[in-house]
Amino acid sequence: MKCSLIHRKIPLKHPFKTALRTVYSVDDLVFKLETDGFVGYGSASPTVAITGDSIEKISDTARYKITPSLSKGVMHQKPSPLPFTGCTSANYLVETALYDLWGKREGKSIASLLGQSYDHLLSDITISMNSAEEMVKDSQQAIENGFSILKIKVGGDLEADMHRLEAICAVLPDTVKLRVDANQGWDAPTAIKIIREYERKGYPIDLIEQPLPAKDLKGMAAVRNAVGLPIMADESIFNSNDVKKVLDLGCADIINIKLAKCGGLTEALHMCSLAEEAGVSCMLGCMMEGPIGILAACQVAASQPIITRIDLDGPMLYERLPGRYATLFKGQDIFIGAAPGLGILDCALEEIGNETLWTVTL
Ligand SMILES: C[C@H](N)C(=O)N[C@@H](CCC(=O)O)C(=O)O
Ligand SMILES: [Mg+2]
Repeated sequence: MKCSLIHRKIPLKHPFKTALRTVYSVDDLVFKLETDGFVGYGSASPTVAITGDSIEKISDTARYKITPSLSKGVMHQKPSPLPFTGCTSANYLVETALYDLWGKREGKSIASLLGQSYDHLLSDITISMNSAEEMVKDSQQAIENGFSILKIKVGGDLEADMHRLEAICAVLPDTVKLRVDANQGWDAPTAIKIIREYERKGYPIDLIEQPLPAKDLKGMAAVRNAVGLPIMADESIFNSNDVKKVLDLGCADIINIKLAKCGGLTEALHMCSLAEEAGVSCMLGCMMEGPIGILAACQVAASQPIITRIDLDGPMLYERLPGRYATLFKGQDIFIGAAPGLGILDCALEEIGNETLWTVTL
């Protein structure tokens, strides 16, 4: 069995800007696991501002804490949970490759092995946090490109965020709705003022995402009680323990699940079952990350009826999607492919500059 970690950079059409960080190009770490004549792939990206995971941390954790625990029989079974490492991105990176191998051995897509519910997903697209004028231009472009759900990044000061929404809503056709993501940028009094004002103006807002700092659960509950729009928890929920805490405290109406936050598909599926029990719907989201991880997220989303919202717009934000996949990304539409595993036809590792960080033979 041979494991390698490859680093490549995927250029973006425009810098991706939130209240937390700006990304100029995606650092894509690709894990390649070769065994029994099959190759499984996984990927993850550094998101230090969100998960604390840097390239070095992901690489070292995968190499020294996870890879040595892999057994030669990895592709003969449904992946079981990997050891806790304190680096969710590394767990996600390796676990995705194990699922890809499992699907390849079974000759089925991961979604179909998990019990497929959807073969089509409808993603929103992110409008980065910029001046109101720039955001209007980007929103118009997205609408021209056929998107009907815009994820508007805010989280600046009250006046600027009011102005952003006012300017965008002035040009919105009736058919378009908004998801507003503050990425932890407000405090409770500011969030309540802004959200109430958005409500008073009757903007077509589907939800407000992570208004407050991740740890301010009391504040999140206070905001949720004070406003009518649904509140979605993103950075406040990494894993199933957080799902229980956030729901018990009444902090959110919707949960944004991301494989990079929770450590991979197994934990994401567990979170979905908890949400289902609690009657709370979920979004399947992504980081600014490479296509392999987003394919894994598509497979989870396609198998879980409790996932009713999709934020898997990474491939739409790249300058060009590297590789060929059975799952097709066509504007806001994602058509889930039926090919085995993740459905990677060619992940084009050679196509753009890349560097092998390490190779280990077990
Ligand atoms: C890319 C996706 N639309 C998104 O906005 N994801 C995150 C931020 C990802 C990042 O900073 O890499 C989110 O906050 O929802
Ligand atoms: Mg978010």
